[in-house]
Amino acid sequence: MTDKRELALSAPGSLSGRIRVPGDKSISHRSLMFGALAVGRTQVTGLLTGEDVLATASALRAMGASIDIEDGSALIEGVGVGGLLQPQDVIDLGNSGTSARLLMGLLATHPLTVIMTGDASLRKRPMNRVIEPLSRFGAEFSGADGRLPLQVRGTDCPVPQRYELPVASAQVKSAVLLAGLNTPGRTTVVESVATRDHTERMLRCFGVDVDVEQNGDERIISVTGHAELSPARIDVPGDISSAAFPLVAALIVRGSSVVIEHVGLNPTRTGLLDALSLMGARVERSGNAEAEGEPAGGLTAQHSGLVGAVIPPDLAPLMIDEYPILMVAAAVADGVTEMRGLEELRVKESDRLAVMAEGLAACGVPVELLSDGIRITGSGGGPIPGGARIDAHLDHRIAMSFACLGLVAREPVLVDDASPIDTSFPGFVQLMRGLGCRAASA
Ligand SMILES: O=C(O)C1=C[C@@H](OP(=O)(O)O)[C@@H](O)[C@H](O)C1
Ligand SMILES: C=C(OP(=O)(O)O)C(=O)O
Repeated sequence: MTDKRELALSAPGSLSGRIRVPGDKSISHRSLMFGALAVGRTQVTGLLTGEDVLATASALRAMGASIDIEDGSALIEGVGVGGLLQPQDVIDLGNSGTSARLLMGLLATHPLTVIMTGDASLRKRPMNRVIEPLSRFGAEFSGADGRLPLQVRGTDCPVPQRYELPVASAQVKSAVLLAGLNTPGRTTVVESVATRDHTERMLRCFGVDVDVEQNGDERIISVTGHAELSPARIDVPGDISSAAFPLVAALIVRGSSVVIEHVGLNPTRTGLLDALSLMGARVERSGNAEAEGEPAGGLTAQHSGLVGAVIPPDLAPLMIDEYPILMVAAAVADGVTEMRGLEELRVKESDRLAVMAEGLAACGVPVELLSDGIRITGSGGGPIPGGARIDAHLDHRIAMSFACLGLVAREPVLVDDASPIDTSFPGFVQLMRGLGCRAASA
């Protein structure tokens, strides 16, 4: 990551414009990983070139794949399932949980020994959630306390698994399915609540037979190894998790109207739109959410008199990364907004529940931190006091959320370090300036 940079955003007037946001991070990681496992040349357009995705690219190159990235496009020459090579050095995944956990899945069933590490944030995050199922395939892991740095020793005679997810996590689901690709027989993951399904959708684009059975609320997902992946052409839509920031900015700054084009609208990712609609947000979407592959469309957001709401906990897996910015919307709504079922927020790049509660309180927003959620009393549309310096804790979403809170604050909200934003949203400050924000950075 680059050197620390402070950031404060303000809005001298309304925000307006027609924009695109960078490519979806989850889809970008997977396009590189699956391209690296295919035999032949995969072409990706719209790739996110944020630091997290570049960390995945470097790791895959170190294991033999050829990946050329230029202007948001990637050309990948894959090595085939089973063809990953022994890297010569430690693999550093920077700030990226998705890279670490999905690559552990791949490595678990390749007979390689790899040491993985990451930055101070990633080294705090729990890896036991993938170590546990991947050990059942026969892989061995050593490291302190289930955290990075750790050594992965993949197995050369993996045993296929049926695994019931104990936590709603697309990263765990994907790690197990990826381990299954180089395992003879059928590997099955059972999820009791749906999580983002980019892995299932994209494996099909690479010609893998992915079987998905719906049994009541359960989704039962199976792959058969040893799978052969054929190269594919992947167009990555804009990231709805990034679009969330200019979208909420438009909703909270008076007189604003912003159009965001070509955003991913996969129904397993659009929980934020449902939550905002409960709060009275004026957001229109266009495009077909049921389309094959990855559905995409446009979003138009207009300043809205938001009202407090109880956000149903079952939206959590469908918008897990969007809670920090939803909390910003709640800070200016009329009345109380309650969000629960958010235990997973505590194990992201930071403890997002605690960090948001502390930062909102420092900005004069009345908050009550709950063990699994938060209650926020909004200003009823008027400005919040602000006047605080926020520790972003190496967390891009915390940095962007408080930068957006500054748009509706009487006194500046200064984010101590905006550099983590480049992990998922390179060009964020420039894009917000283009909409009419003023940015003070140092
Ligand atoms: O699979 C993915 O690409 C992701 C899954 C989510 O994590 P969990 O699986 O831990 O919920 C999300 O928070 C992360 O930003 C990306
Ligand atoms: C949690 C996130 O990503 P990751 O788990 O890949 O670090 C995120 O982008 O908000």
